[in-house]
Amino acid sequence: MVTVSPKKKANYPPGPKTHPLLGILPEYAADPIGFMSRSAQEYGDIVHWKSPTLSFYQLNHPDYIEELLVKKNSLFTKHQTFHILRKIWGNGLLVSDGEFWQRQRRLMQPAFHREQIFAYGEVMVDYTKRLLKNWHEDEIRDVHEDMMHLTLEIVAKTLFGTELLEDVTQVEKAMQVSIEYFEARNNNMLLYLTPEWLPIPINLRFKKAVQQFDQLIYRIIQKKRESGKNSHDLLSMLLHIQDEDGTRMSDKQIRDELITLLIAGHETTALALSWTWYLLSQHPEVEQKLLTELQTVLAGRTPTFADLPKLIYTERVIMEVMRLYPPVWAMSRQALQDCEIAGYPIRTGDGVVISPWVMHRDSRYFEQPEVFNPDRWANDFVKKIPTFAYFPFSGGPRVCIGQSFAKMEAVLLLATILQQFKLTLVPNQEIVPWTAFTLRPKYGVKMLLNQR
Ligand code: HEM
Repeated sequence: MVTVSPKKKANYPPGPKTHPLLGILPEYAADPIGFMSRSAQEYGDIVHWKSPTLSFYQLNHPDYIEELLVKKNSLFTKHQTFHILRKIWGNGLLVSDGEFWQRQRRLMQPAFHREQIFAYGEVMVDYTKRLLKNWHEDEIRDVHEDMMHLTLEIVAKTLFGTELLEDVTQVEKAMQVSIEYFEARNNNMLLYLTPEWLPIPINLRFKKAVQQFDQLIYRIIQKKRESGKNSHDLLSMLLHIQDEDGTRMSDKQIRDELITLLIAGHETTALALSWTWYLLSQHPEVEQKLLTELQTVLAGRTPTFADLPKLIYTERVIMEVMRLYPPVWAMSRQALQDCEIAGYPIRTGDGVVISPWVMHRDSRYFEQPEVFNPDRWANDFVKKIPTFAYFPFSGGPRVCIGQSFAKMEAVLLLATILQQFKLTLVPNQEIVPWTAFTLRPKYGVKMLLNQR
């Protein structure tokens, strides 16, 4: 728990002039990524801004981001704005802290080891082929919706050994409600100041979404327990784990971890793929190069994990997509004690925010940063830039646990789908990034399908 220390005369870095009562909220809420990009351009590597009740430092230099995520990681916790999500995620890995987080991370890590995730490759490809059976010639589909469905089913099958079947729609609805709730509470002044217990429609909708999630997850846990089988997936492992003193993880804690993995483990990868379909449709020369690689390496067969080292250009495409459209477009932390970042004093309770969107478009590290160019990643380019100039999966001890899972999934799904279908963007639709908790295409991505 963070308690705010008394105000001292502060030495603030530069920052935008703000409304005396509302702080930066009106400007931020109108266009969060525009606001953060302008702040970086106008005020430099560290910027200070205030919302009505919060004080934030925005870091726009890889060294300062490293200071936050690696060197001084233990002095910070996830920011309190994140804690709205605690209502749904409970105390799962993404929001838990301290020794408790350390223990949970240690327990879950084996499910994400390279050897283990290789075994998931087959499920990933099989489920993709199942989806493609429902795609038809000349059909128009919202591929963003399809990617969300597919990655959700994959995470449930690989990590919990569960077929979601008709529950997929329920999970998606509950997720939509919670993301809208998070976005609305953080960006709408009136809601921001409204107590969460007030029985207004948005609060009631959110409460119902949490209940629906709970019912589903407890049902999954119950079924697995009744089956009595140790099927070597993460859920079985969590059910069987015992501490040295013989205690087991409570159902509530297992619920929190499952819900976290279900949410964190599907939407982000789905977004990487949705933005891939969009960018490929705008860059036929990249699509052609990709097809040539797939033809050379796979010659029409479906990919396996063994093909991954040879799908070099495919991997570069995914990296470049996540540079321009990082699914997690910003991350925030809160100081647990007085400290310093970039030579500036940070007080207990202050917020620090970093944005892959802003860093990934910084011309100091990326030539022509607005251009979609997967070839920029050739010749080990990633080793030539500072580590935190490109950080779609964050870094330091809180780095994404599903990084290898996600990279493999994105490459396998892209290679499987692209070999079978050509996707053409339906004209006259707006493709706009929506900075909800993640970076979503606001109105989806409608594509025309043609068999190859
Ligand atoms: C392209 C896909 C993905 C991206 C871009 C992504 C990005 C991230 C980022 C940036 C964080 C750190 C958040 C912060 O520090 O505030 C994170 C954490 C996390 N991610 Fe991912 N992620 C992806 C896929 C996955 C997958 C597939 C899983 C699980 C199957 C997963 C599970 C998690 C979990 C549990 C955490 C919390 C880790 C901790 O704090 O110990 N993610 N992810």
